[in-house]
Amino acid sequence: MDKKSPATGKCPIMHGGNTANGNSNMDWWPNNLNLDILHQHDRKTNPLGDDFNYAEAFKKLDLDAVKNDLKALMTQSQDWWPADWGHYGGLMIRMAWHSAGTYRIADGRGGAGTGNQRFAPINSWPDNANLDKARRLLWPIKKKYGNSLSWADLIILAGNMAYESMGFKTFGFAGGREDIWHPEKDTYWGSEKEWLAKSGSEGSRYSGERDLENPLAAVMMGLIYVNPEGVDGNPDPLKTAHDMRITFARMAMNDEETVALTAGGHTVGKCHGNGRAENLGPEPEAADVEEQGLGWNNHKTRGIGRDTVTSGIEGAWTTHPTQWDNGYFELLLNYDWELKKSPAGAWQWEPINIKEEHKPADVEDPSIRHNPIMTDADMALKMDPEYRKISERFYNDPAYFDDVFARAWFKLTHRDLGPKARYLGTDVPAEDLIWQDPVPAVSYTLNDAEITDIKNTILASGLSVAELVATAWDSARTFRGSDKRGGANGSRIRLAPQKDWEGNEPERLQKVLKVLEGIQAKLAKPVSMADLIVLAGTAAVEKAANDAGVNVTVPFAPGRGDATAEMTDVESFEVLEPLHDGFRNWVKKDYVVTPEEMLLDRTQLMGLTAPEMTALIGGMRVLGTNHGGTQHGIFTDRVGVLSNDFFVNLTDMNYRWEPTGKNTYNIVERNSGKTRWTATRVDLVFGSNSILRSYAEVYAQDDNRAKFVHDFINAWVKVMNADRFDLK
Ligand code: HEM
Repeated sequence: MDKKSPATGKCPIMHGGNTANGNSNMDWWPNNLNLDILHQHDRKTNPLGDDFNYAEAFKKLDLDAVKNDLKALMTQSQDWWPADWGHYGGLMIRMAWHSAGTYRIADGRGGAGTGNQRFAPINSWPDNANLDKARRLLWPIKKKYGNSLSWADLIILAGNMAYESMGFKTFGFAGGREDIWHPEKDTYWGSEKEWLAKSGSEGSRYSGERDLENPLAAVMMGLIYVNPEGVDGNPDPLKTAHDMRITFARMAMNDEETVALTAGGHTVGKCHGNGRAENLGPEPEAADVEEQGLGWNNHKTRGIGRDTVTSGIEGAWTTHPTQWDNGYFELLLNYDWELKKSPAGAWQWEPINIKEEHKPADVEDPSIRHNPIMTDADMALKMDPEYRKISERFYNDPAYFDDVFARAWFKLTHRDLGPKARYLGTDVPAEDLIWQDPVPAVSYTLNDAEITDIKNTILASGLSVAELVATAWDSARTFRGSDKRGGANGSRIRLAPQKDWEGNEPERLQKVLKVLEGIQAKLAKPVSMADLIVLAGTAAVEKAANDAGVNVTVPFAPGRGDATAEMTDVESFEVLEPLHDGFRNWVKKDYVVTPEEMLLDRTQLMGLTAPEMTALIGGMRVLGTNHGGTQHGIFTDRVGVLSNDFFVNLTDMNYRWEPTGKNTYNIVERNSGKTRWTATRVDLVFGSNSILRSYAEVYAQDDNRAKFVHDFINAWVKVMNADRFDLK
């Protein structure tokens, strides 16, 4: 227990609620499923309540007024945190970049989309030092515009306005980032036990020949990307270039974008290290209450203005750090640089024999001039042969540099917002960009009679319930709520690379697509394949429900478009490939996976709750959608009927479970010793985990047979429409 919470634990009389962490079930049984990741961000933690609709609120925002206020703020220096050279631009851009820069393509998590920079651990990462001040400077604007401008949007807009107020024309801005109210529970930031632990330390993210653990996209715990002083603090620009290439690629940035971003970022602002890091107080999350949420406060020496310590590196990159210009490449490429130590003791590169007029001024006194600096990452842009070529091109063609940087900055700050359908506001660029995974709009509508007709045609086509459900499921399951990519819209399951993924059972997929294409060709209206694939699954679910004696119409909303190969960045889709799927009871060949991953990761990314996950599993099993037709996990004699048999048989003590392999079991009748069905470990989790068993029991009850069918259908519709932002 720490000294700041005297009221809990030790007192012999007072024993209140369990207000501190430390004795949770996860501490006693760390290998248990962490179902908590499915129950975050619920209404109980949201002060704006259920009825609040951010998109509606944002529409009322006067975006031009906010932009003007932000531009004015940039040059209104506050005594409590003075602006360098009277301009907050550098600080605001670093805040925006660090909010977006946590994004990684492997799982789509991180990024600027949620305002998570306000919460631990990110608010207290060493790399985010003093960004608490940047957010606090924005508070008057946040307060003024209130609920119609989220912190997440404000942070990115502040970065854009910082650039605009320094003379750079940005590519555009889209709102639509809804704030969260507590930190994410599902995002894995690494296993190290210490901030900035070097590679090879306990829990290191590195193995082999500097192989960075997936999905991580930063080299150290508490950094956004690479170590500015060099790999593990040892300057060597070529080694740093290697780390940059990998970490930037992990957020889908190529070499050209990497050079543009780093150079464009460091064209303005400065590094702060003119003092002793030991004088800084604790980070925000550990600071005392009187610090009021701020951290890294220096109560020993001056510690602001020219005496600020942030990274420990000291100095600006360019001669005019509050102006957008070509000064970064001018100094980087035209001078030789040598290693020096900053006043705070950090490694930095300084120019040899620099002309006096090329030196940037002191942040407080224009009559004093200092050496510019480069971090090891900046030096990588000069020393790495590929980066160097790009740097020279940018130096020689500033207009080209401006264009590449504008696009890369827009991509950096908007990529995790998802498809264009989610963009809000008047500054959205008209141009479609390939990383937005564009999907063309459709112009037809379908009435109920037309939908029923198509469903009947599909059901009469000879395809089985399992084939139809599996195809619709596979087309929708790629959706991930993290960066809103994937999903059934666009019917990219017809295209490379998805059509060839092992998890999509290419043979079965082609068979189903061919039949559906035949049906499509005969329809009076130009119905998209994306709609037909979902409608086919929907028709099959409806039939299965009716066969179980529950008469329902499964809701279906047409309107999905078909993307083309030209609209699809094949490489960027590779990260969406499922390697396992608990619902389809399948693991890619040679892939090792725990039941936790099989169930929870995809469930969380698809935005489902634990009860929804349970209902879906129960349905997928009896509908016979197990991968490749394997019978594992189908504990019913009525395959294709949406019964609750999975739960009834799972909870029936007349059966016992006999291991037959590492993750496979026979379901044996206790009395006769006869094997009735086969199961996998994922199936058994629903009977063994105490929480999931409590849900399985609900669905096994006789009085809940119809409830099960309805719950399955609700969850199914949610998955099928997860990417329909046009409906939301
Ligand atoms: C290779 C990756 C990068 C590294 C290692 C790096 C490192 C650093 C360091 C050490 C600082 C000094 C922080 C301080 O002491 O105040 C800094 C500041 C800054 N960085 Fe980066 N950076 C990188 C990429 C970027 C990118 C991609 C951008 C934006 C597009 C950017 C924008 C900035 C800005 C504007 C500042 C100035 C902050 C201020 O004036 O207060 N950086 N960076």
